[in-house]
Amino acid sequence: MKVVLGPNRYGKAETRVVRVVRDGAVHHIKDINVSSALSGAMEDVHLTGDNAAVLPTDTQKNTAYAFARKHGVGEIEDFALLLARHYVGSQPSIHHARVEIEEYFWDRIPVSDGRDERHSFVRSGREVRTCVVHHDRDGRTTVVSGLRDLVVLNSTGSEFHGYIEDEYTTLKPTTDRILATAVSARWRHVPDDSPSGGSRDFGESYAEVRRRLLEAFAETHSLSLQQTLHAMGERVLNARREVCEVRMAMPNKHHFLVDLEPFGMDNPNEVFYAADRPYGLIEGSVLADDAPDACFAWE
Ligand SMILES: O=c1[nH]c(=O)c2[nH]c(=O)[nH]c2[nH]1
Repeated sequence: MKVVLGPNRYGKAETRVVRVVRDGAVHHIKDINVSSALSGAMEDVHLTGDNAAVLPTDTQKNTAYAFARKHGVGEIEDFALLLARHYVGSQPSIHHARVEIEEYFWDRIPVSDGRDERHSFVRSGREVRTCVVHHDRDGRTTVVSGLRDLVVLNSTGSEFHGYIEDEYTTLKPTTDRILATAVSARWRHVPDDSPSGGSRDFGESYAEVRRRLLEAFAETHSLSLQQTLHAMGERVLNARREVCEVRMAMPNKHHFLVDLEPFGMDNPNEVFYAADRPYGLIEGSVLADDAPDACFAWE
């Protein structure tokens, strides 16, 4: 039997970069977590221990910091593109770069005179924004944006019935339940040169996709979380031409009605026990029928 080298990549995971922009006394915070993974002519480092083709992961960490200083950190997709193009463009041994970034939001702390404090922040309870960018030496580039931990709840407008009932089924059908989930969504941007064109303003695109996801969650009378998930993805595709595919994962955060009868009380859908596990996990994707090939976007 002959053993051959399989697919491989290497990089620095989770470089935490906090960039402060000082606009006079008013400060702005960008808080990101950068992971880079490089691949290419890496046979020797694996097979013989010759490191000549290797840009150290320590250098990748330093590059993230240096680029934050040199170029600033704007939209995370733009920063990821900058890094990915740099790695592939500057080192012949590096044929492919994957850069993943998470962004954590900070809100300004309001102070007692009603103004926002200019240099004090509280970590936001909002979702985490994400992106994954790939770039290779043939000039192919893919951008997937996303979010996770977008926690949402409908206190009515959700039913679940008509499902299979076998000898193990105990679930009671319901026409009025709480529907709650933590949305993880990722969406693939059409390539820059695609005929359907679209926004390259990743900030605006993110805000609009997030808005459509939330609107669809709120406005869909749900017969299942699967149906809600599909409606959310569909809403994004219909509204945003720069997006050609949406993939989502949504845990069903079950809320069970508490039995208050032992205490002589009724419970007309008012008091719930929020279970944390196990949870249903609903996953799905939607894509435009003319979506271009995904290439390595989801890798
Ligand atoms: O929206 C739902 N989808 C399911 O597939 C499912 N299964 C279940 O037990 N509860 C629910 N709810």
